[in-house]
This record gives sequence, C-alpha cells and structure tokens, in this order.
Amino acid sequence: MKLSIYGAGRVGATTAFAILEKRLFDEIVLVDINKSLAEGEAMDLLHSTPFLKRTIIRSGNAEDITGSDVIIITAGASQKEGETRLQLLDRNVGIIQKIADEIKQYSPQSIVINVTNPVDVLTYVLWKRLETDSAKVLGTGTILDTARLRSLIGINCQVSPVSVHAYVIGEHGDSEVVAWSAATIGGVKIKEFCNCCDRKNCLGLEKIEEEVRNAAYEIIKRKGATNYAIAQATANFVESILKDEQRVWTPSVLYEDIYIGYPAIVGRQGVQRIIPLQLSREEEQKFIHSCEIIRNTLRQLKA
Ligand SMILES: NC(=O)C1=CN([C@@H]2O[C@H](COP(=O)(O)OP(=O)(O)OC[C@H]3O[C@@H](n4cnc5c(N)ncnc54)[C@H](O)[C@@H]3O)[C@@H](O)[C@H]2O)C=CC1
Ligand SMILES: CC(=O)C(=O)O
Repeated sequence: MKLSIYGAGRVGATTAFAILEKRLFDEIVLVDINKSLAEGEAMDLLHSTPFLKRTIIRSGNAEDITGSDVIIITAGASQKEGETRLQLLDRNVGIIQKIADEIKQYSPQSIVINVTNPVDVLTYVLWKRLETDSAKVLGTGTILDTARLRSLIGINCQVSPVSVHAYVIGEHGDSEVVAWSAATIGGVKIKEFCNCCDRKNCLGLEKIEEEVRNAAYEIIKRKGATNYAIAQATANFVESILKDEQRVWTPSVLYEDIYIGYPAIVGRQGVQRIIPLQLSREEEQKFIHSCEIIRNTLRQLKA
C-alpha cells in the first residue's frame, strides 16, 4: 500500500505521523515545494519505524506519487489570526489546480482526500479538474468539527465521546450547522438526555455549538495552527477507507451541485452513499444557507 501526502507542513507531517502509527502503508511519499522540509520530515519519520512497521518514507516530486492508493492534500496557506477559511481561497486555488494536474498525470486511480482550506470549495475544484468519479474525491469536510462536537459533549455531559453520536454538517467554516435534532447519547436523543440531567455547571447546547464553531480561531490565536485533531481525524478516516469499514463520516462530498460536509457511508471505493438526516426546520434553513455560501463562492470563482 502506498500513500502520498502533498504538504509536509504542520498538518501534513502530523498526519503522516498519525498514519504511520496505524501501520497501514508500506511506502509514504511527502511532496512539498519546500524540499528541505519534506526531506527532514521524511528522515525523522523514517527513524520512528523500528517501533512500528517497516515503511519506506521519503520525500519526492510529482512523479513519485505514481501508484498511490491514497493521496492526501495539505499543501497551501493556512489562516492567520482572525482570518476566515474562505479568505484563503485566492492563495490556495492555484496550488490545488496544479496538484490536480499532477495527480491526473501520475496517479489517476488514487482515492484523493483534500484537507486544504477552504476545504469544501477546493475539493469541488479538485474534483472538476481531476475529471474523475466524485466517490473517489473527498474533503475532510466537517469530520474535524464533528470530532470537536463529540469531545465537548463528552466533557460537558461526563460521558465518553465514543458514546456520543452527533454531527456537524455544512461548510467547514463559519456557517456550519450542528444537527442537534439527530444527536444522541447512548441512543437517547440529546434533548431528552438533558431533560433528565440536573448537572449544575452544564455549558448548555448553544455554548457548546459556539465553542465548536470558534475552535479553530481560538487554537490559532494561541498556537498559530491546528494539527493534532485534524491529523487524527484524517488518519482514522484513511484507515476506515482502506479497511472498507463502511463507517458514517461527515466528509465533504458531492451534494447536489457543490461539495459540502454531510453524513456519508465511506468504504474502499470512496463514498458509498449519503445518509439523509432528519433536521428540524431551523437546522434545515441553516444548512440551506451554508450551501448557498459555498455555491456563491464557486460562482464568484468561475466568474
Ligand atoms: N480541513 C481542516 O479541517 C483543516 C485544514 N487545515 C488546512 O490545511 C492547510 C495546511 O495547514 P498547515 O499544515 O498548518 O500549513 P503549513 O504552512 O504548516 O504547511 C503547508 C505546506 O504546504 C506547502 N506547499 C505550499 N504550496 C505547495 C505546493 N504547490 N505543493 C506542495 N506543497 C506546497 C508549504 O511549503 C508548507 O510546507 C491549510 O490550508 C489549513 O487551513 C488545517 C487544519 C484543519
Ligand atoms: C484550521 C481549520 O480548518 C480547523 O482547525 O478547523
């Protein structure tokens, strides 16, 4: 099995490390315009393999991605303090188009997972440019936001996040939506769970939603970037694809005429099918608004 990662920066290198620990691949190639950085990260990662599994880890150029089973894209600019993800579009669209051309030339059969922001808009650009089956082109979408939501509910409600089933859908950005009406803890609807809970210092669902939406801004303000949770999210997502687990994730998938975060069953062939969520009227309106933001951004880009 072979993996290639575009971008050996904070997200790319941490993702490589998280994936390496899963012992999934025989070969990992890091491609970065900063060749020295890619070389250094590959060397350091390689030296961790005696504790894991024999894996060839090296830096490379576009032609070295040939024959990859999976390609992850983390290349490009990241948010400065206070910047939105959508503001990265002008800086990152050319990078994604160039990478798409290289994938088309050297490894057109790969499953491609985009992380670079704004992830929904850029995954659409990637898919169009690759001219391939949309099932095999995915963005990480709201997988990270969903993980943030589950972890914050878990802390607040004193329950393992593993027993929390709740999804963030929509844009991976300011217009994202928490599907509270479909959220459960141990099979119990979250609002019913709250009705029979008398916890004094409960944050409340609105505050949890706000913290999830603002998480990236708050982390970037403190440490300049986010990397650990997105790396774990991407590593677990890749593992479930390779093992054909048919798990439900919230990747950025083709939904009507755009790419957006939405629950979907994902397996070895990529997206198997989208799961229609039962949303409240208000959540439905918010989701439509989120779709419109992505649609308008794509319209402006095409113009
Ligand atoms: N979708 C999500 O949930 C998340 C997305 N991100 C996004 O991931 C991206 C990367 O973030 P960081 O790793 O923190 O940035 P970084 O600046 O640490 O790394 C980016 C790397 O991309 C490389 N690069 C730039 N152009 C390239 C090209 N044409 N080919 C190959 N490599 C190229 C740079 O040399 C740099 O090493 C950003 O767009 C960020 O917003 C970050 C966290 C979560
Ligand atoms: C940077 C980013 O997109 C995130 O941490 O959510």
